[in-house]
Amino acid sequence: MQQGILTINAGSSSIKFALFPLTRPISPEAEVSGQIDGIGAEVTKLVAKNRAGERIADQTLSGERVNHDQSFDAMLKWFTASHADWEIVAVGHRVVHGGDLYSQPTIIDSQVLDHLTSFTPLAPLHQPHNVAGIRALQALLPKVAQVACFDTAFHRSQSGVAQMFGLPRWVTAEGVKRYGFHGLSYEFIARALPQHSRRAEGRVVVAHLGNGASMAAMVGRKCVATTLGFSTIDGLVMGTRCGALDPGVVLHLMETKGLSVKDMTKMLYKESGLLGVSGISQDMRTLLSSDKPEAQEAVELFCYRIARELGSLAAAAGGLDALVFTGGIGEHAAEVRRRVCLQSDWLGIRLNPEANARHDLHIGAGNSSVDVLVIPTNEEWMMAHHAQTLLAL
Ligand SMILES: Nc1ncnc2c1ncn2[C@@H]1O[C@H](COP(=O)(O)OP(=O)(O)O)[C@@H](O)[C@H]1O
Ligand SMILES: CC(=O)OP(=O)(O)O
Ligand SMILES: [Mg+2]
Repeated sequence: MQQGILTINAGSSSIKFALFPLTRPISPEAEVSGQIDGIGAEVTKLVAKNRAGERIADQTLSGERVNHDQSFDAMLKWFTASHADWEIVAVGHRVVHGGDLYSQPTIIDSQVLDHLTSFTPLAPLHQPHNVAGIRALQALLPKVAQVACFDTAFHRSQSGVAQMFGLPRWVTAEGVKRYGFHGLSYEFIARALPQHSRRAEGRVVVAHLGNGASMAAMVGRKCVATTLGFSTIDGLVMGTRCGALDPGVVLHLMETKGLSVKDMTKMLYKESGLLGVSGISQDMRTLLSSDKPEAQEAVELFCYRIARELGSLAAAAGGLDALVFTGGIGEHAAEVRRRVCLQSDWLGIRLNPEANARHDLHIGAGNSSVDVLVIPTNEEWMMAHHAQTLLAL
């Protein structure tokens, strides 16, 4: 029997999983990786690929508007049937919120699970699914250690001021502050960067541009500022989330349109961002290939907000030595990178257009005063690595 570490990344509409053979160190390529997509939508699909990138699963789940529990069931059923000859020795879970309590990967016991459950109000669209994933895996593999890896952990190095809102002190004391997310992705990039840039220890901004998107500034590979704040809707315009918003807008809509907290939550998390602005899609590929003015405007706003935040993060870091693009859009959308870099030429950023079109690792021109890189992120590997290290496997 082969031994392996399983990783689970349960998001608001998808569950990603990967299996890494237990080797020292863990190899970056998973034996199998896959996801269930479109949870709660009209069509929910399970897809998986093997190490060679070949599709080994492509199925539509039966039932109407399949929920998270049904998706976990389907995923675990498929996984156990197709990988019966594997012994799972640890499970790593991406947990979006670690609150003030957790700044390191942590072995999950009943007390930890109670704490994680209590953070649900801090991340209502992510945390319940993370907790459900832990419970599902505990039920399937009761003897196997489960490790929580926190999205917020990487950002705990921010100064007190960087984490503070201009709100009354008692509100801050209750934990209403800027936590930051996508920490596993940033941590992966921070680890990988020295292999690729001599400026890794300097002032670096990483743009994690996926369906959820954020940016973080690092100095000495430690976070000093980030665009996501208290919740997962701050900062950049995302697939369906609005990004930074004047709080007066929320008050105005509630007052004049009679919208409830539930209505506002739906609008800000699910109906805004690229989808809301374009009225067409949350998918960057669809928008880039559309000639509709609304689609163009959504892409323009997306890039404009990144360029604006880049200036702000460079200010927080005291300058800029390197800029890294990652995440589905950051890794694959050359046009988005081109626009962001063009708007940021005042920072000394110059792009090599051919290298950018090829999605090369180094896409900066020879005369760029900033290193510009594209580094594929690997949150799954980061979790497997944490589980191995913490459990001394
Ligand atoms: N070739 C591509 N060109 C442009 N955008 C892409 C490409 N491939 C993926 N994307 C975009 O990446 C986004 C999803 O990123 P990803 O990091 O996978 O998201 P998630 O937050 O779900 O992990 C989508 O908006 C998708 O359109
Ligand atoms: C925290 C967050 O936005 O996560 P995701 O990008 O997975 O939705
Ligand atoms: Mg993601």
